[in-house]
Order: sequence, then structure tokens, then C-alpha cells
Amino acid sequence: MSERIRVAVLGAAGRMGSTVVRAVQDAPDLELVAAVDAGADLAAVVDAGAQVAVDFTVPSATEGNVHALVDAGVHLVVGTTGWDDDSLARVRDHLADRPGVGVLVAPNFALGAVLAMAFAARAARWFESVEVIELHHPDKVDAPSGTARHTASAIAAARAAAALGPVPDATTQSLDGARGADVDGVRVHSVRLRGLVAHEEILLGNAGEQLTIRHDSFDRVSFMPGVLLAVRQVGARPGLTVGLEQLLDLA
Ligand SMILES: NC(=O)C1=CN([C@@H]2O[C@H](COP(=O)(O)OP(=O)(O)OC[C@H]3O[C@@H](n4cnc5c(N)ncnc54)[C@H](OP(=O)(O)O)[C@@H]3O)[C@@H](O)[C@H]2O)C=CC1
Ligand SMILES: O=C(O)C1=N[C@H](C(=O)O)C[C@H](O)C1
Repeated sequence: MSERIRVAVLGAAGRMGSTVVRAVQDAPDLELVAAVDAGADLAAVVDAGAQVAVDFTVPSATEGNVHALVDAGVHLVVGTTGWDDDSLARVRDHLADRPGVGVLVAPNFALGAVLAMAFAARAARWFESVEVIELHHPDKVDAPSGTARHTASAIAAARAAAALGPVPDATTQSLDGARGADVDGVRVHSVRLRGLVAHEEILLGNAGEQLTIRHDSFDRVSFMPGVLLAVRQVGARPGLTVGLEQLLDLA
């Protein structure tokens, strides 16, 4: 067998990080060389000889982790949310000075969620109305979810490309928040409920019909095939890759 890929996990004690630790340990072609959490020195990742680091930490820490490890020549697979155009641009610029290093940032590694986003973007041009509902466990710190933001942005881009106007909405009076968040002109609603893991519904409406696209992650193992695929491929993809769809022939 060829050499195993040496992998570090950041946020290793968290809900996702601990699941990634088990998945890496169970994969015959991967070797877990470091598992670090809040307060730990990232030098441990470099000292352990990690080739790829997987980051499932917190929005306030993830960009700093990425820049520090890119400097050290470590490839990164990033699932943590909180990324926007500006922070992604800073990573893209940094990678221009570090040829050969790859960073993949994806808001969702579940194959079904990536497909749901792709289907929604494909359908968007044919519907007058669209709203996104994301539903998560109540320990989640950010809203709307990274997945919902990515979904809404892709829908908005598809609507713009098809020269569709604004989504119809006659609301002139409402309590703050009643119509959800506005992501590029698409309304996004966030539900937090004990018992849930990660779920998303995209509602598309025309006169007399509705298309509902729904994805459910019932368990965090649902994210693991996508994370492992990214770990295996990121070293061969220098520069910044955004979205698992880039690896699935869906982009
Ligand atoms: N892309 C995807 O497919 C998915 C993405 N996510 C995203 O992943 C992130 C993590 O989610 P989840 O696992 O549920 O969250 P958790 O809070 O369970 O885990 C986060 C972990 O990161 C640790 N941490 C905080 N700061 C640092 C740091 N600077 N360096 C290393 N570790 C740190 C935390 O430690 P402590 O608690 O001590 O602060 C905690 O153990 C979120 O942004 C979430 O939205 C989640 C699921 C799927
Ligand atoms: O915090 C979570 O749990 C999840 N976070 C990601 C997001 O914000 O989109 C991915 C998934 O929805 C689970």
C-alpha cells in the first residue's frame, strides 16, 4: 500500500471533530497524527508532520488557523462556518504566495446536502418565489447556517442570470425577524430545536404549484464521506476550492 496521508484534526473534542477523528482512524489510507482543541498550540500539527489538517472549530478561530497552517505548508479541509467573500479572498491571496498548498472550504460535506443545493440552484430560474428554511440543534452558535447562506447565494445567482426580478412579497408591516434574514434577496429562516441535527428545506413556488427540496442529516456520520473525499483530494488541488460540489462534478 502507498504511504498513508498524515492528518491532523482541529476542534477534535467537538461534535464534528470527534466524529472526524474516528473516521480518520477507521480509514486504512489515513493516519491521525494530531488531534488539537481550543487553547492548543498549532505547532503540534506541524511537529507531528501533518500533511492535511481538518478544521471543525468555531467561526472566530477558523481563518486564523488556516493562515497559520498555510504558512507551514499544510493543506486544509475546512468545514467551520463563518466564511464570507472577504475572508475567502484573503485565503486566496495568501495561497498565491504558497504554490502547491491547497485549501478546501465547504459549508456542508453531506452528499445529499450538496445535491440539494445543486438541485435548488438548477430549479431556481423556473420559479417566481423561493424561501430557504434551515433547522438545527440548539447548540449551534451561528444563524443562518453556512449551508443556507450558500444555498441562498446560489439561488440568487441563478435568478440573476435568468433576469428574474425580486421575489414577490407584499409585506409592509412586520415584527423584526418575522420574514427571516435576507441573503442576496432570498429569505432564510432558522429553526433551533432539541432533537434535530442538520436539516434544510428549499421551497420554490409558482401559481398553483410548489416544489420542496429537503435534506436531513440525522447523524454526523453523514458528513464523513465528503470530509474523507476532501482529505484525499485537497493535496492535488493547489489554491482555494470552495464547496464540495467542485469534487463531485456538480459545479
Ligand atoms: N461543513 C460541514 O459539513 C459541517 C460544518 N459544521 C460546522 O463546524 C463547526 C463546528 O461544529 P460543531 O462540531 O458542532 O461545534 P462544537 O462546538 O461541538 O466543536 C467545536 C470545537 O472546536 C474547539 N475550538 C474552539 N476554538 C478552537 C481553536 N482555536 N482551535 C482548535 N479548536 C478550537 C471547541 O473547543 P471548546 O468547546 O473548548 O471551545 C470545540 O471542541 C461549526 O462552524 C459548524 O457550523 C458542522 C457540521 C457539518
Ligand atoms: O452546526 C452544524 O451542526 C452544521 N453546520 C453547518 C452549517 O452551518 O451549514 C453544516 C450543517 O448544516 C451542520
